Amino acid sequence: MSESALKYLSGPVVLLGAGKMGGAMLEGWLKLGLSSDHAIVLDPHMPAEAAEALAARGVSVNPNLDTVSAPSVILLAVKPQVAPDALPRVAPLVKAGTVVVSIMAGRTLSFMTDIFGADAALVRSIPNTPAAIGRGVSVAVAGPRVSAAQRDLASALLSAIGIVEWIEDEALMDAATAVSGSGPAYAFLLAEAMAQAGIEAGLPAELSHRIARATVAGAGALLDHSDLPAATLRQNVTSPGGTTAAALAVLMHEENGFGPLLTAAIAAATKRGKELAG
Ligand SMILES: NC(=O)c1ccc[n+]([C@@H]2O[C@H](COP(=O)([O-])OP(=O)(O)OC[C@H]3O[C@@H](n4cnc5c(N)ncnc54)[C@H](OP(=O)(O)O)[C@@H]3O)[C@@H](O)[C@H]2O)c1
Ligand code: PRO
Repeated sequence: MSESALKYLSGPVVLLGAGKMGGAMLEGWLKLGLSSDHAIVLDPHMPAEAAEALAARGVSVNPNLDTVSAPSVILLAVKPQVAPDALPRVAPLVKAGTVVVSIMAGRTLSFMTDIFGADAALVRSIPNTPAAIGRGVSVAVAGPRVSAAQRDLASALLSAIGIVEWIEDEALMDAATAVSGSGPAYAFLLAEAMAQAGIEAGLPAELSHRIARATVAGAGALLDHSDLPAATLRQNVTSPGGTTAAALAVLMHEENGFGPLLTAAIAAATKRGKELAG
C-alpha cells in the first residue's frame, strides 16, 4: 500500500513543524505521489521565502484551521519541548479516521493521549536524518486505536523516507531513538574524529578531512551493499599483525574502547529520551 496510500487519501496530511525532519518527510511524500493540494503545513515562524516556495508548489501553509477538512494524517514534527504548547492547537482537527503520527523523541503515547483523547489513533515513531536522501530508518509503535489501514498509511508515510521497523513494546522506543534516531550523529562524529586524528598524525587538514569523510561514506556503502556481517567486513580489513590490528587493539579495548564508550553514550541518550517523555 505504499504509493497508492499517498495518492488516494480521503483527507489532507497535516504537518506540524516543517523543520529538518518534517521538511524532509514532506519532500519524500510529494516525491512519492502525495498531491500538494493534500498537504498542509503548520509552522508559524516559517521564513516567508520558504513558505512562498511551498505555496507556489500548491502546499497550503498556515491556513486558518477552520478551513481544514478532516485530515487523514497529522504528523507531529515539532521539538518535544514545544509539544505542550503546539499540540493542543491541532487537537480539534482530529476526526474519526484521522491517524496522528508523532516523530518527537521521548514523547509517549500516553502524553499524546492526554492531549488528543483516549479514542485517538496514535502512532509514535522515530526517524533519522538520512531521510533527506530516502535512506532513513524509522522505528514505530502503534497505539491501541490504530486500525490496520491507519498503520499501513503511517507505514507509507514513513517508508517515503526509508525503511520502517514496527515494534510492539513502546518501552523500547527510547533505546531505538538512541541507536537509530541519534545514530547518524555518531557516524558523522567518527568522520570528524578520524579527520582530526589524521591531522594530529601529520596529514594536511584538507586531505585528512577528505579521506576521512570518503572512508566513512565508503564503509557505509559497503556495509549497505554487502551481505556480510559488519564484524566480517571489519576482519577483512585487518591483516594479522598489521596496521588495523594495532588500531583495533586501542578501539576494542575492553574497558576504554569503542564498545563501552558507545554503551555509555546510548545509555545517556536513552535516559534523556525518558526525561523528555513528559
Ligand atoms: N533531527 C533529527 O535527527 C530527528 C530525528 C528523529 C526525530 N526527530 C524529532 O523531530 C522533531 C523535529 O526535529 P527537527 O530536528 O526537525 O527540529 P527543527 O528543525 O527545529 O523542526 C521543528 C520545526 O517546528 C517549528 N515549530 C516550533 N514551534 C512550532 C509550533 N508551535 N507549531 C508548529 N511548528 C512549530 C520550528 O520552527 P522554529 O524553528 O521557528 O522554532 C521548526 O521549523 C523533534 O521532535 C525531534 O525529536 C528529529
Ligand atoms: N535528534 C533528536 C534529538 O537529538 C531525536 C533523535 C535525533 O533529540
